[in-house]
Amino acid sequence: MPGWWGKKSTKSKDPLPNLQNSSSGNSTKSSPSIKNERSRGDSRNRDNGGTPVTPIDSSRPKSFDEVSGIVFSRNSPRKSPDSSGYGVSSSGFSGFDSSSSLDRNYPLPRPSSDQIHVAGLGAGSASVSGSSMSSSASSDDHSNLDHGQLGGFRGQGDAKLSPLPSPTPRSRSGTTTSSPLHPRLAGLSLDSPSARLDDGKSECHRLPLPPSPSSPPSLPTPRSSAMSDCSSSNSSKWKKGKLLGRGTFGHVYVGFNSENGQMCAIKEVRVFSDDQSSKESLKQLNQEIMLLSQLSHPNIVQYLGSDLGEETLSVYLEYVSGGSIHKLLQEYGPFREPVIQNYARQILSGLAYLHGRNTVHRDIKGANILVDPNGEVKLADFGMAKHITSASSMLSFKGSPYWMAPEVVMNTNGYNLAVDIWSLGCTILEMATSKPPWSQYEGVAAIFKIGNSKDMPEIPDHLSSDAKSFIRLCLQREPSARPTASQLLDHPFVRDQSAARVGSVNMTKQAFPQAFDGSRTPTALDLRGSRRSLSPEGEFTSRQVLTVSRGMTSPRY
Ligand SMILES: Nc1ncnc2c1ncn2[C@@H]1O[C@H](COP(=O)(O)OP(=O)(O)OP(=O)(O)O)[C@@H](O)[C@H]1O
Repeated sequence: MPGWWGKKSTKSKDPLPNLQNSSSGNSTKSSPSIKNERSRGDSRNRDNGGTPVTPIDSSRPKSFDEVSGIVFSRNSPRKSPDSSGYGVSSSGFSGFDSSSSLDRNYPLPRPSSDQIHVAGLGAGSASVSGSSMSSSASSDDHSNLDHGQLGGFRGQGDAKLSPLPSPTPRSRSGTTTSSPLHPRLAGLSLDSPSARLDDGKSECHRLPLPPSPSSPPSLPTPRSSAMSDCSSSNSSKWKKGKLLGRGTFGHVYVGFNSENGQMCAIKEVRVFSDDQSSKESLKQLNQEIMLLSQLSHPNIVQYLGSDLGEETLSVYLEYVSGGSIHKLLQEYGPFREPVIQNYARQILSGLAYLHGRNTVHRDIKGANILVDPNGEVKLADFGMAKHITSASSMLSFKGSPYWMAPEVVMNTNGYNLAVDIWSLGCTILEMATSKPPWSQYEGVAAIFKIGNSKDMPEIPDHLSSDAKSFIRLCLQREPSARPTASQLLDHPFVRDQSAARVGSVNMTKQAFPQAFDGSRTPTALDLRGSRRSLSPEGEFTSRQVLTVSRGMTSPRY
C-alpha cells in the first residue's frame, strides 16, 4: 500500500460518524447535507415557502437519509445498481512531470473564473435525484442566481426569464441558437400546483440548431427537418421506440425520425400532474434544457430540441447507443488503462469546455457518461449542472455521494468548478475497479470518509505511476490544489497521444473485445463518428468506423 494513501480504510470498523462533531469545527456543518442547499443569508426553504425542515428524532438510530435529509443514489454501491476543452489554455500552468512532486503538494493555480454566471435554476431542491442526492432543506441557490440570465419557471411573464445571453450560444454549425424554452413553459410557475398551458395543446418552440457537421450529408439535418420545424410538433417527427432506461424524473426512449432516418434519445417527463415531484421533475429537466441547449462539444451529449405536450415534456438528445460507463463496467468489468486514459482525456475535454463556460456539472460519474460505439465519450445528465459566479460559489449539496468532493460534503465555503475534478478522479477509480472510491463503506460512513478524514481512497497498484499521479491530483482535498481540467489535459496520463493515435475505435475494441462479433450493420450515426473524432491525429476513416461499429453490441437496458 503506497504510503500516501494514509491509513488503511477498514470496513465498517468506524462507528457511524457523528457528523455533528465534524472536525471542521463549523457549527453549520453538523449535518452537512441538510443545511447545504441553503443560500447565503437565507436559510429558509424557498421552494416550500419557508417551511422548516422536519427535525430529526435524535432518540433513535438514524439512517443517513434521515440524518441528512438525503436519499441515496440509486447508483450507490450499497443500493441497487444503476438500471441506471476546446482550445483552453493552461493559464500559466507549467505542465506536469509525473516523476516530480506535483502529485503530492504542488501548489497549482486556481481555476480562473473571472466572470462566472449563475444560471441554474434551483433544481432538485425539494427532492432527490435518483443517481444523486440533494438536500431537502433547499432553497434553490437564490442568492447565487441571476435570473436575468436564465429562463425558468419563476413567475409567469417575468421579464427575467430569458435565456443566458452570454456566452452567445452557437450550434456546431456556427449559427446562433435561440431559446430552447417554450415561452409558456418558461413562464410556467412551478409554485402553482395548477400551472398549465392555456390550451394544453402540444406545441414546439424555437430550437437550437443541431450539429450539422456531424449529420450525414445525404440526410437532412435535424434543423432542416424536425428540429426547426415549428409548424408541427417535434413529437410528430420522432417516433418513440424502446425504453432505454429510467431516471429519477422520467423515462428515456430511443427515438426514430422516419422522415430522415435519424435516431435520438427522448427523455420524457410527465409534467402536469399537480404534485410536487412532477413540478420538481419539470424544473430539473428545464434546467437541463437551458444548459444543454447552449453547449456544443463532441464530448457533451447534444441537445436536439424539446416538445411540450399535453402531459409530457420530451427532450430530444443525441442518441449515444453504447450506454453509460457504469453500464459497461457492469457488463464487461474494469477497463484497461489505455481505455481509461482515452476516456479520461475525453471527459477532461468536455469538462474543460464546460468549465470554460463557467458551468459546473456537479454529477460526474460513470452512470452519467455515455459511450458511443466508436468509443467517443459524452457527458450527460445535466440536471445538476449550474453556471456559477466567482462571487458566490455554490452552497448546495448535490451530487452522488461516492463521487462527491469533500468541500461539497462539508460545505464550509461553498464550492466551485473543482468539484468536477474530484469527481473525475473518483470516476477514474470507478473505471479501474468498477466501483467508486469508498464503496466499502455505507453511505454515511462514506460521507464521513470523504468529508472528515484525511484518507485517500485506495488506488489500485496495477495502475501506472502516471495514472496514480493523475488520480492523486484530482483527489486533492484542498480544491484550490486541484488542477483545472485544461491543466490536466497536459498531464502525461492523458497528454500522451499514442493512445489517441490508436484511435477511439481500437480503444473500444480493446476494452470490450467480446462485443465485436461482426454481427451489427453500421448505421448512419456510426458513419457520423468518422467526422467527429476529437483527436487531431486520431481521426479515423470511415472504413475504420465501419469495421469497428459493426458488431458493437448495445448494453442491455
Ligand atoms: N442521450 C442518450 N443516449 C442513450 N441513452 C441515454 C441517453 N440519455 C440517457 N440515456 C440512458 O437512459 C437512462 C436514464 O437516463 P437519465 O439521464 O434519465 O437517468 P439517470 O442518469 O439514470 O438517473 P438520474 O437522472 O436520476 O441521475 C440511463 O440508462 C441512461 O444511460
